[in-house]
Amino acid sequence: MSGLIPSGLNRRLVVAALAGSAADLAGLGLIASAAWLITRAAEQPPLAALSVAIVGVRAFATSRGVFRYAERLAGHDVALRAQAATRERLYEALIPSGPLSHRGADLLSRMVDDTDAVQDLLVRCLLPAIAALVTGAVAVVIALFLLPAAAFALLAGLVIAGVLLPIGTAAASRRWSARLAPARADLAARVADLVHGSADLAAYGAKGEALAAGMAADDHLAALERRQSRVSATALLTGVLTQGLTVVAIVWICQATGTGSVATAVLALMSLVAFEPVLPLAAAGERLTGVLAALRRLTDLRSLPAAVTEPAAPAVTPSGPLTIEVSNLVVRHGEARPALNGVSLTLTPGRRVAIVGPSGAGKSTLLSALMRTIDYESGNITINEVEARDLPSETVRHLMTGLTQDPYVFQASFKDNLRLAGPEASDEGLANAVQAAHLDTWADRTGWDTPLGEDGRTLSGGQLQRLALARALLYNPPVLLLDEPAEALDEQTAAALMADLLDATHGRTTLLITHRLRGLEAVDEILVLEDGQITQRGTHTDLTTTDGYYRTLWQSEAMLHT
Ligand SMILES: Nc1ncnc2c1ncn2[C@@H]1O[C@H](COP(=O)(O)OP(=O)(O)OP(=O)(O)O)[C@@H](O)[C@H]1O
Repeated sequence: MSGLIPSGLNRRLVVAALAGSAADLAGLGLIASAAWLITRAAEQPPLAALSVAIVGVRAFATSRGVFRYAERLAGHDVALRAQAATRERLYEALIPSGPLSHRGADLLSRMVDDTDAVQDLLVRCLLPAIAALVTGAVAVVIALFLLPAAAFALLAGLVIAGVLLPIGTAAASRRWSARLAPARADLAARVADLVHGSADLAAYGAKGEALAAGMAADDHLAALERRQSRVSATALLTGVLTQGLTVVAIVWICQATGTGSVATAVLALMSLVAFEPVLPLAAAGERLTGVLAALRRLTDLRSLPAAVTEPAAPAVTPSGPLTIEVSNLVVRHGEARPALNGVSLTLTPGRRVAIVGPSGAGKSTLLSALMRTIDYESGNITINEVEARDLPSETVRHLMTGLTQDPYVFQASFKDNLRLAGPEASDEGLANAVQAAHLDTWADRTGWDTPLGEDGRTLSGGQLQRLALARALLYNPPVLLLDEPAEALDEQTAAALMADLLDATHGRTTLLITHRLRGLEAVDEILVLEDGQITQRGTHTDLTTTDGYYRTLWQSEAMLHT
């Protein structure tokens, strides 16, 4: 877990801890000097005898507010800086581990909720604990000077409220977390189903049942939370009772030992105030379990292995028209059998190559290997004879990139979604890309600054793919990679998109992955990938006149269109 809180913040942390301790000590001083002043004044001494105490009361009262303000300022400053730095480190650690879309929801919660834990650790646990420790220690030392027996009573009370009670609440919280976490996860999953699956639930009349299950999960969680809050309330009550009983015990000790009224008042009121920073530690102990679990999850996330090995001494980036040579490429996902087993192909400048094949054949894996989001086990990928492994993965993606299988639409305007691929692009550049992707009529009608909504829900499937294509064209990489651009589109929309896409990529070095064969007459070479191996290669005419996967698929597509 070490390293989650950046070391550069140590000085700010010390300032916050000092300010917090000073505020609590000023509170202690205020009550102690006020108690002394009131009881002493009752003895009607000369005014000069009270002047120091009067000044003390004023000074403590004023400085307490100032220190509290400084503590809030410094504490939140350091906590927010630590949280931001943790998030930044997390992003940096995640980039080398490749695309993480398969654990999107979990990752999102770690990014948001778990990094909040850093703030909680500092503001709600660490800084209050330091202030409580300093204030408690000072109060016990003062009491030692006044009446050692009272000091021991105070120490015992503070240890119960500040050490034993937080240990107890932390242990109880661990037990409750084990019961609450699955109940929360169950409710979250049911709410997600209700939100994302509302159309299907309504279509099949299953809404009532799903709602009832969601409400039952909600009731179960609420019942558990009620029981947990009873435990928290009991802890709070125990703390307050300890505070009260300690003060009563101190007063009793003072009377039993014949201590004067001034010292008794000072001891009793100072002890009462010494508990103020200590009592919140029970709640901090409860929170600490969740905070530590969140920090552990962040640490796990930070130690994800890198998806690809970056070169220690990168080669010179190839320039000019690029030729990509893939030879005997073997790629494996984990321990499984190879997803690509000896694939070879050549992409020469200006040529378009299409890859077709059944689902699971390894087409997307090939694109991932080319974009260096996954490492290859053996074989070679060279770019103008430079091995892709010898270039930083980011450089490879500058040279070869494009349309991914599941393009993401950001919650921003249409224009900003495009600018992702060309922050510096002129309006004319944007317009050209949009026109080439045949989205210009829609964009002009809907408005370039129209927000596209969460995950592009305001776009149809075809418009989404065209937006992704416009992005790829705007980025204009030397080698354009397109993964299933017409996937999940109806026949008519897919045919129109493929026609426009082939039109827009004319003369560009392109590798196109597709399930549909219509329009592939236009590409220079077609490779059939089956079970991780190239089983056929040639032009559309070659492959439709030879027995095999391509011809069979072509014939079944032709039957569908007649
Ligand atoms: N992240 C992964 N972890 C483990 N196995 C994977 C992973 N990604 C893909 N695979 C496996 O590798 C094989 C090739 O998958 P890939 O996605 O490359 O196929 P594809 O031809 O693109 O399929 P589709 O056309 O359905 O997208 C499949 O058996 C798949 O289950």
